[in-house]
Amino acid sequence: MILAGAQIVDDHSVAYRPENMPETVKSSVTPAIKEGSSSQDAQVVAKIPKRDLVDIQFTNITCTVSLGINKGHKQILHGVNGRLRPNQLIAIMGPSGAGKSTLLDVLSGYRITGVAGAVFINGRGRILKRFKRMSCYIQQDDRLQGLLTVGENMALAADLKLPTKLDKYEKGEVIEDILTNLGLYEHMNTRAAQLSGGQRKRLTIALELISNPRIMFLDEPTTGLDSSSCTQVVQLCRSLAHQGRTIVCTVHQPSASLFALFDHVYVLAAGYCMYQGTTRNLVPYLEQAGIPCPMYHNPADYIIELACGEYGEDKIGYLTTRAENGKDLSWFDNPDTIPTMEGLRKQYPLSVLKEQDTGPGEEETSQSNQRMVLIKRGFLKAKRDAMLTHLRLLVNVIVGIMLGSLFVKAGNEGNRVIENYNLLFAILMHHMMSPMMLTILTFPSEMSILIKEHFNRWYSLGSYYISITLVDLPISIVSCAVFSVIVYTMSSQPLEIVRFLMFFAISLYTVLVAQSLGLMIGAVFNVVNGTFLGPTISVPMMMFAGFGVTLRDLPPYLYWGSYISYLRYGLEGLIGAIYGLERPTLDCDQAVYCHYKHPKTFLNIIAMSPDMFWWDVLALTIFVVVLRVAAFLLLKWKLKAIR
Ligand SMILES: Nc1ncnc2c1ncn2[C@@H]1O[C@H](COP(=O)(O)OP(=O)(O)OP(=O)(O)O)[C@@H](O)[C@H]1O
Repeated sequence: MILAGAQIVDDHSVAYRPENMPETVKSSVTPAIKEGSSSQDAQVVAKIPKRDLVDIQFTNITCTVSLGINKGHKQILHGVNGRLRPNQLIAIMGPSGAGKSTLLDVLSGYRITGVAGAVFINGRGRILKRFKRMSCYIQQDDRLQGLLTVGENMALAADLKLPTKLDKYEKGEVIEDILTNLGLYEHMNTRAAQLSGGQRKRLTIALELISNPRIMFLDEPTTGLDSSSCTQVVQLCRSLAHQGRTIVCTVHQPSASLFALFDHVYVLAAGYCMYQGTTRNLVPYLEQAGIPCPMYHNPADYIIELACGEYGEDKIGYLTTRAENGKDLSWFDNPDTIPTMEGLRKQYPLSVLKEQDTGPGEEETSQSNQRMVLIKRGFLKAKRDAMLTHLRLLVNVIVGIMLGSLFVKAGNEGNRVIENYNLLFAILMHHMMSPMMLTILTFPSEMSILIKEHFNRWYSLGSYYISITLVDLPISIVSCAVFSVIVYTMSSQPLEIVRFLMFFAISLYTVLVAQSLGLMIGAVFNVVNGTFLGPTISVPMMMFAGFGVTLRDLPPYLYWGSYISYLRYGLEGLIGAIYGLERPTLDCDQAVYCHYKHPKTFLNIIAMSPDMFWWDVLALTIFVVVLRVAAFLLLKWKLKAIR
């Protein structure tokens, strides 16, 4: 990788100096507005999407959530209004539960259910698809690929977010520029999981800066950071804002020095706007309202105390009325110069918008490029997570040897047919449980990253889904093949290549079906619910497979169950592979009565036909396809439902 040359340095040796940021960042982090760059730089810059400054106005925003069936609704935002100007770092402040995150969700377009009101971008009604091209949303928790280094995270993001016509050197230039200016260049080779909280936050910002968004929404970027990291992050946001961005952050209760770094504040109390204006104007505003901030009191603390109702609930209503619930712009700097909606429309004519509307797709690069990059990322992660990859192989080797030892030579002996039948069922159990549980346990942690990256237009859900399917396939095939060879030979199943391939095919199909089921559960449920649900729904699958109660003995009213149990087709397929194909008589100890000398006797007793192999393959194929499609649709639904 072109960026791999940086040295791994001590995590604490940050070269980042906030006081230098305005100068050092200059326009390099914002290539589209770079001035005086070299002609080579200019070529790179020319290929990066250019963005206009963005002026946001929102009017009468309400947000209502359902509290559940028969539990009614709760209104979180009550017709709030506001204006978010470019070149500003804006803090949305308020006590816990005031609706800060909800307002940020609404403004970023992340939350759409239960939302009413209007958002205008440069004087025109917001079109979400276009708006998402110019904005990004960084949620509170850092959703990074912890196994990958800073450089790898950046390089993969650049491959997904920058035009494919840029070569790796040009992309590398953009990445170097961003990392240098965010004080992360020295940590290029540090894995994201090993970064400090502040560095992780900066990396999250760096990843989004690649596409040069004009509006950045950050939900509580300072939470969990010490005061020096808080200052670094807010300083960074301030620098980025002053390069021509609109940056909106939610903050809890900033210290006086941190508060002073924000240009504007928007104060919420119980879903109403109590103040909107510059940070400096907050004290005069309170003074004019007759509730002056006491001397030596941090104004940020005081307004939060007021918003909490500590000086009386009536103050909230009073200040809301004075602020006209966000309509009053008189506390902005030079309020008379704030352009009207009409003025903005003239300033940003539709013809300019047309030029900026790049391509018909939702994402920056093509689907095939997204798939390629995601597959590359998936393999890199599998390589890094060597423990899990090795563990999967090891488990298959160990379980294979254990089953092989327990049922040694059971496959060829007439008086051990029932034992062999038990072995085949145990094999299916293994192929069902381990891939399903692994997926149920690992997928939910991937979900949060998927939600962030998909919302920020890194890739489509289809590309993501195809890539995770393809990345897992080789390791599943190898694990299954290793297991099959061990167990097949140790238990002395017939040494015929066709039978082995049939055995392996059914085993692999069972793994794929179980994985798909795991994906369906993992896509919808969290780890706790998923780990409960997975094994629970496996029990009826086993019941209806024909093990314990043969298919013939199933009560007629429950027979339908055998059609929906994929284990039934798996078991039938394995039986077909081992005892079908006109298998000759089995070895028998002459001294003992050998009831199952002829395989047909056994097949007759368990009511399974050896000729059903291809039907079983077809049924398992249908299961794989249907469950994979269902998992995809559930994932799609989940991504919509959380919004
Ligand atoms: N989906 C939901 N269902 C029910 N209540 C919700 C939902 N989302 C938010 N709320 C409620 O709405 C209120 C505002 O939530 P929000 O997360 O926006 O507050 P906040 O100001 O960001 O708080 P904090 O600073 O603690 O994160 C809270 O009382 C919260 O419990």
